Amino acid sequence: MAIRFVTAGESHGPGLTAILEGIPAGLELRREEIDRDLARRQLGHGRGGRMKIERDQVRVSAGLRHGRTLGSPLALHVDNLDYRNWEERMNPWPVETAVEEVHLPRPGHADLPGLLKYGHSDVRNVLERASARETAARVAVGAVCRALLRELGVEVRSHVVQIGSVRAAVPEELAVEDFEGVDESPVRCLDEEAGAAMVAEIDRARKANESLGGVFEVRAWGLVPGLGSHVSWDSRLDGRLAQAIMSIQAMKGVAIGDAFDVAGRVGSQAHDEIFWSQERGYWRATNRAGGLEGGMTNGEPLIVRGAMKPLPTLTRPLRSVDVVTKEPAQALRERTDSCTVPAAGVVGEAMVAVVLADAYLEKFGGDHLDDLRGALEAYKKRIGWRR
Ligand SMILES: Cc1cc2nc3c(=O)[nH]c(=O)nc-3n(C[C@H](O)[C@H](O)[C@H](O)COP(=O)(O)O)c2cc1C
Ligand SMILES: C=C(O[C@@H]1CC(C(=O)O)=C[C@@H](OP(=O)(O)O)[C@H]1O)C(=O)O
Repeated sequence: MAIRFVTAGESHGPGLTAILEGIPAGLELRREEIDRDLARRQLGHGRGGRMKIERDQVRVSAGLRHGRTLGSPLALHVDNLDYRNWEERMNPWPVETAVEEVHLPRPGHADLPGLLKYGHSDVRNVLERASARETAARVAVGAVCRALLRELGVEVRSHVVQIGSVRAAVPEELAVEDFEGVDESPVRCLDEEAGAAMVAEIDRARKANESLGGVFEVRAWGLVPGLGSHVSWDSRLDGRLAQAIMSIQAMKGVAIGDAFDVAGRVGSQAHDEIFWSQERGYWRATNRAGGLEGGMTNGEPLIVRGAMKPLPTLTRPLRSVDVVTKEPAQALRERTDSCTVPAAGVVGEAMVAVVLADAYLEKFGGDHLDDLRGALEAYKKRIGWRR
């Protein structure tokens, strides 16, 4: 891997940290751009009380000087403002007062398997790290990768295509410009009518003490053909994207292009025929493959979807067992979101940006941004790529 990152931090601990390694020197980063992505992740109808407490902003403590990357690891931090309400319960150091343990694992969370695996008696020792609060750190990392990709002519966007039973109409072709107002929609949906129905569905679910999942779609434009490779299982870009999307909390499925729909079609309706013209070079009339063939980009826009399960913490808790007494009990009742598909889409963008930035650096290398750009231009020239 050309890019590596690791995050650390608990949901109600002092904050989140990400170390990102592999970004070349000379890349300009703007704090407002990273913060904008962090703020976008906090939005969306269906969020709980926590988002009223947090104001996610990045702090950079390494790898950056006067707004340009040094080629050394970047250290990115996002504070948990809620920590001040949890200081006793989440202090990294021993505290005077006794802190009550949580013994009621929630179905659908990491609680029970994490407790067994790590030998804890307090479910909080698992749930704090399993929480998707961690995705704030990923979005900061993704914003850096997105800045790099922009220098290479690549743009990444997302939108919500389903919440609960409501599905949006999605045009076959979408351009970057079509996404301009997407963050103004309360559910980050491009189809206004479906968006309103999604809001109503979330309100209904919340009133009924229910939660909802759904599907988001990430698209990327400006990719050169040949990122990733067909030669080995772990170099295939489709697999790497699937892993990145699946690593987001509550994701249960990934679709590339027409994916599950294509499985039910005949071959002649499943692929993207190849054409060539003097002015465009190679082109396709359809993009059923979502921009990937043989584990490589083919030059068409990338289309990846993620399917999210309904959030597992419920305000009318599911049945569980007290891990100390082994008596039947109701699962822990924590403050919770009721639907976070819009936020998950922003995290999906970040993860796709990481995978694409990694694929560019793997293929074109370079310690300085100019080296990377130079290698990319040489490649485009060799393959006669005109876009
Ligand atoms: C942005 C985001 C916010 C989330 N918020 C909640 C939440 O408030 N309540 C909840 O039960 N699950 C929430 N989740 C999902 C859980 O973190 C996730 O289901 C859990 O960690 C178990 O992991 P798994 O679903 O991948 O198996 C959220 C997920 C994301 C991506
Ligand atoms: C904190 C975030 O999401 C959290 C993810 C989460 C979970 O179980 O995943 C549970 C909730 O935590 P809390 O109990 O503190 O409200 C969400 O708010 C965030 O997205 O920044």
